[in-house]
Amino acid sequence: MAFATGMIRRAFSMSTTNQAVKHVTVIGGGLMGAGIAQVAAQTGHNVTVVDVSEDVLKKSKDSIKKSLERVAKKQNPEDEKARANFMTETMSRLSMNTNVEDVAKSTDLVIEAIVENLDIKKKLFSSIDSIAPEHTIFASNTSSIPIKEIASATKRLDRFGGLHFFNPVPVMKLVEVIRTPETSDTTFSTLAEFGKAMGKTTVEAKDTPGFIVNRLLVPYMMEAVRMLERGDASAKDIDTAMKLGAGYPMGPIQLSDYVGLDTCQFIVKGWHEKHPDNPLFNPCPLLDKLVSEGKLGMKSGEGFYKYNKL
Ligand SMILES: CCCCCCCC(=O)CC(=O)SCCNC(=O)CCNC(=O)[C@H](O)C(C)(C)COP(=O)(O)OP(=O)(O)OC[C@H]1O[C@@H](n2cnc3c(N)ncnc32)[C@H](O)[C@@H]1OP(=O)(O)O
Ligand SMILES: NC(=O)C1=CN([C@@H]2O[C@H](COP(=O)(O)OP(=O)(O)OC[C@H]3O[C@@H](n4cnc5c(N)ncnc54)[C@H](O)[C@@H]3O)[C@@H](O)[C@H]2O)C=CC1
Repeated sequence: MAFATGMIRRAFSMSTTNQAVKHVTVIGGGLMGAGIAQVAAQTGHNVTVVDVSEDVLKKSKDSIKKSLERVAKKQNPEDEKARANFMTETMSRLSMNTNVEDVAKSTDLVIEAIVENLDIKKKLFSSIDSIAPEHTIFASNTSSIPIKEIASATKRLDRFGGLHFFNPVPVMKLVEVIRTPETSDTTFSTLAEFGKAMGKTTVEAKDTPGFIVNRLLVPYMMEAVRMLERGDASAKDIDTAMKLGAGYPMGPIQLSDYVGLDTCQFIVKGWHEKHPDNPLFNPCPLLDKLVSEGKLGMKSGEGFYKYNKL
């Protein structure tokens, strides 16, 4: 089989060294799940995406296809055949399913990327714990919930860890690999190897609030929303200031819309409840108001800014 670019060849050879994980189940086909599934398939893994309805899965597949076309165009701007091969190869490794129990019966790694809610995540993992094979590793892509609390819904504490990806997954080069005190060395190294096989740089993080990146990023983003709430500066000026004055690719207000305001709200609410004395985690009424109005950011067409519907 001839692969058109060095990049695809490299991605393939990386995956063949990662014997432990051949089939990946990504639960949640939203913003993050779609990105994780795309990159896993791109790097030679067989992937099944699970979500609650056929309709959501169709949207997820369409968004993966669109993003893959961008990657293909970048890799092979001049070679239409290579682009077509890349698309066919990658899409052939990807399947969609609404029945999580069926998929969990035969998979090496489950990556959960559903709504940021502890009870819902626990319910999900508890429903597949007795179905999944012994060797299967469970991982959560949670932004803010302790991995240990999610893992407590299962009997495989040694085969449970965190794999925290960043949005947009096809572009962001980092994966945080999180271990709880119970995560075994084998599980940790399998997760780290898998992250590398996906072409990412991995860092090891303890199971502390926000791990590394979000512990620093969330207070920064919420301070920006509070600044806007006080009327100290406009959204546009805050964003321009941080882009041009601090070299960030996106300002904090735009980034909140990009991440999803419901996800931001869940994070801040959860941390405030657990750490009420920490003013960095205080709720933001403006954020709550937008979410209650269904303004969830880019994904809903409006947040702090308005967007053309995708
Ligand atoms: C309240 C607390 C809340 C905390 C929430 C925490 C959430 C988490 O748990 C953790 C997170 O993910 S935090 C978010 C981390 N992400 C960021 O900070 C993204 C910041 N933005 C960027 O990097 C660029 O604006 C970005 C890359 C997005 C876009 O770049 P540009 O503005 O330059 O736009 P483009 O020129 O369109 O893109 C640049 C290159 O990237 C390629 N690309 C973009 N999106 C893609 C996608 N979805 N799929 C495939 N490729 C994609 C694009 O093709 C382009 O490539 P080149 O042509 O080679 O430059
Ligand atoms: N949005 C972001 O920038 C980042 C989010 N995360 C985390 O990733 C997770 C997912 O976030 P997003 O992709 O942004 O959310 P999203 O809202 O875009 O997608 C969540 C998906 O999960 C599905 N879902 C909900 N309950 C389900 C269940 N029981 N079984 C199967 N599917 C179910 C929904 O239908 C939806 O398609 C969250 O834990 C979030 O904190 C992590 C890194 C970055």
